[in-house]
Amino acid sequence: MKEVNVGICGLGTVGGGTFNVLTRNAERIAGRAGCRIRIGRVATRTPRDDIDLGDTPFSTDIADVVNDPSIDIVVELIGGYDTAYELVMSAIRNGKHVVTANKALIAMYGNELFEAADRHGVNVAYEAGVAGGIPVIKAIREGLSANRIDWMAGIINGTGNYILTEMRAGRAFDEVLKEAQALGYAEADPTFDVEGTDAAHKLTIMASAGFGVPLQFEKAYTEGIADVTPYDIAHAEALGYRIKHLGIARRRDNGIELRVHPTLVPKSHLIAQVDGVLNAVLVDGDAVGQTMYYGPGAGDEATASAVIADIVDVARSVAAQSQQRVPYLGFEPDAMESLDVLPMEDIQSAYYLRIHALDRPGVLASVASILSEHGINIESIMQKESELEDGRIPVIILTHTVQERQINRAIEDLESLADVQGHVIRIRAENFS
Ligand SMILES: NC(=O)C1=CN([C@@H]2O[C@H](COP(=O)(O)OP(=O)(O)OC[C@H]3O[C@@H](n4cnc5c(N)ncnc54)[C@H](O)[C@@H]3O)[C@@H](O)[C@H]2O)C=CC1
Ligand SMILES: N[C@@H](CC=O)C(=O)O
Ligand code: NA
Repeated sequence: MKEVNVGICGLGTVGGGTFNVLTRNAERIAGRAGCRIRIGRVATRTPRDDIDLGDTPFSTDIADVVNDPSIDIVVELIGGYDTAYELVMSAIRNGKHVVTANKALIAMYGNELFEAADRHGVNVAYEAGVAGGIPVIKAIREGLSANRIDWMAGIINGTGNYILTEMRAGRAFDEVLKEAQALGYAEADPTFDVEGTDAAHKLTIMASAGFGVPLQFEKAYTEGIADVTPYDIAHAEALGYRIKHLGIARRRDNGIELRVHPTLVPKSHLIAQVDGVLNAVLVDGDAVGQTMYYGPGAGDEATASAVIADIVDVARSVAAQSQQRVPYLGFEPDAMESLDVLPMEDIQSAYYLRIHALDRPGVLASVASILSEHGINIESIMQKESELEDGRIPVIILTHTVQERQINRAIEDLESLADVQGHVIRIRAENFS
């Protein structure tokens, strides 16, 4: 049987998982790939004594992988932008295919890397970078290729979802984050998870593969989970909603929405039931309607599953002697569109508002009248008499879908009311219609 030689760079959570699964399931994988996937070399800065590398050549210098003429596929699992960029570019220049789990790298430099890969007749595959083990890139690029994709929404950061889930059970943010780090879910810099950067990387890639637009990470709107309080989690629940950290990409006539932020979702929707490190991506296609992809978004062997699926894909194309079976972003270059990312003021969403109002007659009427002046309809409103404190009562409102610009103006007017104290808390809400 023909052999394809892979070189693994980075033997951390994902690298270790990839080595173990490739070794354990070697026969099964060979049966699917039509060739034997041989681990020709492993390079990592920090050796691991819990993994038996057998007689696999090992070094601490990733250049040894890229410069090894016997390696067909470089598997980049070191993470980060700079060294990973150099590694992937050198691999491409050396005529090697690349499989990576590095969504930061693809979101930031994918356009450039794909172009270089095309010039050198090699492939760059990145399934593990989006929603970890869930084969969502395969679904979008291949399974849904008949559709015009109108929107996608997903829980695409396992660490963030793990934190929000545990907070709902009353646990403290910092303690849960530490646990997610210990479990290997978090990024090397966990602010990427908490501040939404990692989700924005993934959303950028999904949107490009779904809509056929170039990667434009720098235009994604990103809001993290650090300001989500147990109070708002509880009150959203009382309204029949759950707060999830979503990445949302929506095709509009004049551009695309590309945004990551905490979002209220109906508790009855499947996506509200996605807890812990699990991810879920909802994709709306004009022919198929809504489909949802659900599974582990992080973790060693779960992510390795996607890394190895890409290795098999590339190995099959090597065997078929074609450069790439599927275009990088699922569309041929001349079919790509140049849709702009819309400013946040132009997005449409429903909103949860929490207002702290003085307990005076007529306050609710003034609040409702300001919302009405801005053309905002109220879905529900709650005044928490039981939470009267220092003469202030929280008023919780859920609006119908409006433009963000309308909410911003309404919030300005609400905050200028003498009876409203402090800032109005605003969380976007979605009904997925
Ligand atoms: N941990 C997870 O569940 C997931 C991670 N990813 C992505 O996979 C990639 C790897 O993540 P993890 O395995 O979690 O990271 P990690 O920190 O556990 O492992 C990174 C490995 O790369 C090695 N390394 C880093 N820089 C190096 C260098 N310059 N030279 C040689 N070795 C170097 C480290 O020694 C370590 O073994 C990242 O891009 C991450 O975003 C993607 C999906 C899920
Ligand atoms: N840190 C990421 C890892 C997978 O991409 C996450 O928590 O989702
Ligand atoms: Na994936």
